[in-house]
Amino acid sequence: MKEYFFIVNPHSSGSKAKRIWPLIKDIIEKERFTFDYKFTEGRMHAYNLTIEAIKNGYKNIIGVGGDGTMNEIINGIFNQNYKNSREIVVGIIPTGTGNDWGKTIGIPNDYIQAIKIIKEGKIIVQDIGKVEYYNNNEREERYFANIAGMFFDAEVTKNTNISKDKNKSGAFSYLLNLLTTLYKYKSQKAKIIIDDKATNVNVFSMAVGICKYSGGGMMMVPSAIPDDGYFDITLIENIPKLQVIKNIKKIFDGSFIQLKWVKQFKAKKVEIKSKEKIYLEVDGESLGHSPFKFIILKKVLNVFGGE
Ligand SMILES: Nc1ncnc2c1ncn2[C@@H]1O[C@H](COP(=O)(O)OP(=O)(O)OP(=O)(O)O)[C@@H](O)[C@H]1O
Repeated sequence: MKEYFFIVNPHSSGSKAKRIWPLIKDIIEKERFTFDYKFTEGRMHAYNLTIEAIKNGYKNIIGVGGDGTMNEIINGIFNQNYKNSREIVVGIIPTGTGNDWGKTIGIPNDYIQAIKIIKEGKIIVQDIGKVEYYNNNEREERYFANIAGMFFDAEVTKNTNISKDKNKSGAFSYLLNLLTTLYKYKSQKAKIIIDDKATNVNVFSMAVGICKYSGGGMMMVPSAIPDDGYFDITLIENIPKLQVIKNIKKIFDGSFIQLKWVKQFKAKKVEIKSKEKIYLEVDGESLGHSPFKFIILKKVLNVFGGE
């Protein structure tokens, strides 16, 4: 039995993974990893490959891709019954555009360093979020390891993903989409229930996080602790658009949380209801719409991590 199963998304970050996979393969062969690998062929293929790999007895599943590929792998792990999630270890070799999940848990963007982390074999255990949402009025569920974003955040992600499909990606594309989305966007009214405490708010943007970064290095949830059994929530109320532009730099170092429109919470469950449809992204993947129900699963995922 080979020790590792690599799932390679050749399409990640404008086909970067396709170009560098031969170099990665070369290093892992030299490092004497025993492994098998497969390329993903489209959306949710990493999910199916993960379930198949676990069924076939692999315990170490390594994603070579971006946050979207990692999210599909995680959903594979939590939607199979062959093994308990704590018997499996996930590894990340970031070849995506944002690679935001790994930033909180000590995974370097450099693939040589990322391979070293896997080889060293240090395991961290982190929480996982589960969100219930709707897609064309059908109820669906998705697990996430990093951040779920709604309102403005989800609109920007949706537009960035459309740009990615046209092969325009990168942090600059996210920033450009942020500005063009801002021009049209209006805050939306919603009822937010945080651990059974309900409030009606006019929301600009909201992030429910296990880890800290999204949008290609923006520290949207600065207080997140990946293994404390709590979501950290950043809620931005109806902020004037000029203030968003003025304070953009503060999103990168997390200092925007001091602005008067920003509130932070810690909670084990969150519910969001609204008259208008509010959109959702998790780990950078655009999904469906409100109403939403979030719950946290404490310390259920093993990751080869550097911290
Ligand atoms: N062979 C393929 N062709 C086209 N798309 C694919 C293929 N394999 C996987 N995908 C899809 O590519 C999408 C993007 O992948 P991923 O998120 O890993 O990279 P990224 O968007 O460049 O990085 P990040 O999410 O970190 O910004 C995912 O939704 C995935 O389902």
